[in-house]
Amino acid sequence: MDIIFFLNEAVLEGQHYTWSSVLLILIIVGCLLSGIIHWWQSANALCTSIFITQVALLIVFYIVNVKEQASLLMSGTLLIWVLYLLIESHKMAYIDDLTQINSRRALNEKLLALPKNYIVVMADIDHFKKFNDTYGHDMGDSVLYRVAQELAKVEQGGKVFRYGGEEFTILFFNKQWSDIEDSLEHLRESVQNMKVSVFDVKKGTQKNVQVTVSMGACESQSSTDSEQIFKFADDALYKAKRNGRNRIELKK
Ligand SMILES: Nc1nc2c(ncn2[C@@H]2O[C@H](COP(=O)(O)OP(=O)(O)OP(=O)(O)O)[C@@H](O)[C@H]2O)c(=O)[nH]1
Repeated sequence: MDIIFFLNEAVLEGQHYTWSSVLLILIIVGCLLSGIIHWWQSANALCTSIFITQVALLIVFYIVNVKEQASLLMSGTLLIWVLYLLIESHKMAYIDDLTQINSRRALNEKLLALPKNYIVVMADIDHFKKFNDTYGHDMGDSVLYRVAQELAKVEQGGKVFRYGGEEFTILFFNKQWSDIEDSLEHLRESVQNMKVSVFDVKKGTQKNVQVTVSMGACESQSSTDSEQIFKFADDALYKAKRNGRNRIELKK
């Protein structure tokens, strides 16, 4: 039995999916093709063309009367499509489409099983309305993606979710404020240091602009009610905004 791998990697610049791969595995028994397994990172035109190729092969097998091969290929294809639909529906529910980080639904599920000690951090991009108004909604989307990806690098076991709009939630389990304070500062700085290049309409050239986030945090000791903890973290976030933005406040 021979197994042949084809790896096709394409970079989709300017899109939220930074890369897309397709792996084709042709399983050849003797000199007969007995199955095709394919895997992809994100559904796109390439996947469609692979599916069409499979269907075409299926038809060819029937025409040349290699029924055994055709039925094997058909079962393989059906199995792959069922798996694909399962993976995609899971992704649609739990991964935010724009930012590719955990969705609000994923956050809601995490909140159903909170440990005794946890910390909620709410993070919000500063002056984002002005950014959208100045550089356009598409550029705003791209900044949202980049900020989310930067926040997702959080250390100390933090988990990042898109809460909604330009707001994110970071959850830390079984940590004290003193354990995570430095990591959050580091995260805030890394967003501030991101190189964001925008088009200056007046000058007709590219220029770099700074994007910052404000954060508000609350430890679980402040209340037995998780909704209240979120409210306190939100209050701390608005304190950070009032105190000049690009800073972190902890609910005392
Ligand atoms: N591009 C883009 N913009 C979004 C998205 N979701 C929310 N926004 C925008 O985010 C902006 C939020 O604006 P505000 O709530 O006024 O806050 P802000 O301008 O960031 O000001 P501060 O929070 O006070 O610093 C609004 O203009 C929304 O349209 C999105 O998915 N994409």
